Amino acid sequence: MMNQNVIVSDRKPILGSKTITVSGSSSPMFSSPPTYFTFPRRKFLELLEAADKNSTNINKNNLGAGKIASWVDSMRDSSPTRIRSSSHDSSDNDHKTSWIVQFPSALNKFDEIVNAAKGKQIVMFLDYDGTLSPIVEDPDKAYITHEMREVVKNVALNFPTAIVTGRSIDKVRGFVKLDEIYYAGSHGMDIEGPTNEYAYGESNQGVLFQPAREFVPMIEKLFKILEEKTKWIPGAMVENNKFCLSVHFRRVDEKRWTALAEQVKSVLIDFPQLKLTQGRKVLEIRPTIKWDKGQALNFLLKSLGFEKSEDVVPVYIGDDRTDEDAFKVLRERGQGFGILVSKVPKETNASYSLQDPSQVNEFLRRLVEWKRKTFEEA
Ligand SMILES: O=P(O)(O)OC[C@H]1O[C@H](O[C@H]2O[C@H](CO)[C@@H](O)[C@H](O)[C@H]2O)[C@H](O)[C@@H](O)[C@@H]1O
Repeated sequence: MMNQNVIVSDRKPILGSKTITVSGSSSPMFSSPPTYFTFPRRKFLELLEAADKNSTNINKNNLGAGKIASWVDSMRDSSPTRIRSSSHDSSDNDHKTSWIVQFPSALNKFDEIVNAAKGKQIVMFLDYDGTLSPIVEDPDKAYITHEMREVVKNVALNFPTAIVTGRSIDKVRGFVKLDEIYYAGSHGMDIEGPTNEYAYGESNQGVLFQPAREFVPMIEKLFKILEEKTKWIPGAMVENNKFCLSVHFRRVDEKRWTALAEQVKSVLIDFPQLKLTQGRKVLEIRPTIKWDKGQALNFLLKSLGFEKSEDVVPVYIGDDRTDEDAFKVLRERGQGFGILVSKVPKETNASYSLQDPSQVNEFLRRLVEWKRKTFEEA
């Protein structure tokens, strides 16, 4: 396989994989190296003021200095942004119906999806929270069911499979407990291949790419500051995802959201190399490098030898705003399918929808079954 740009890691390589010490910015795989931006403080504040409702980035999201109220409004929205029917729209039911016509159930359109994949290589990309595990109050208890683990394992034995998540790899691996898959943790900023038995080629084993490695000390520093600054807010929780942080407010009384937002904002002002995005009842802080789940998807396809191939069908299933970056990449590639997991109409770049993790399970089960039948018929 083609991945020669192994990036230095402080994690122990898996099963005999080779790690070469190079810096993220000297990766031979990318013509333009991963970059980050430093802004003068004044410029940063201007950016915080800039309004762009459609962006997930606080720097452009009308959520900045003096805009705490709109920041809190945005915290109320689920993720991706819900489409609300206005008084000029037809009823909620009509609205839902037209949404589901536009983004039909991947179960109802299963044949359409697998027909497009005939004779081609499916590569599976799976988000974790809200996709493989249901959303729960306590992020430390977002367990995957035994059935889901089994089906993901079967998928991975049939197709190259990656879990792409905002969590740290260590945390998500602790939940998933599978060796057969690729992991892209920290919103794709930490990519690791399976053990050699399952890797598609020797160079796809172990740590493959960590474009934000230089940010780790900064993230650790901010983690401690934020823990201290938010500890008086009942229910607030800061999660260290290694290359990024999550500030959870699912268990914070809504009356205290403004206070939490103010704390986070006041701290972030001193970290212009970090940006704030938003997920499901969570504020996510990450480096301002041009790297996201979409880039991770491209990276993995390239590593697997499918960069330019017409014969690949990437399928990405996710529920969150951060998954939209991957859906967008699929649209740009004109390849594969994005599947949004949502019970309610949301703005999305996906092509299909599934309602919840149990439907994801059903979809994956049918995919494995389809592969088995196709194999038997061949
Ligand atoms: O990319 P993902 O795998 O979807 O990870 C995104 C965030 O997921 C986790 O938080 C979300 O799930 C929690 C458990 O269900 C829930 O309590 C929280 O409200 C959700 O935002 C995870 O804890 C975060 O670190 C991830 O960034």
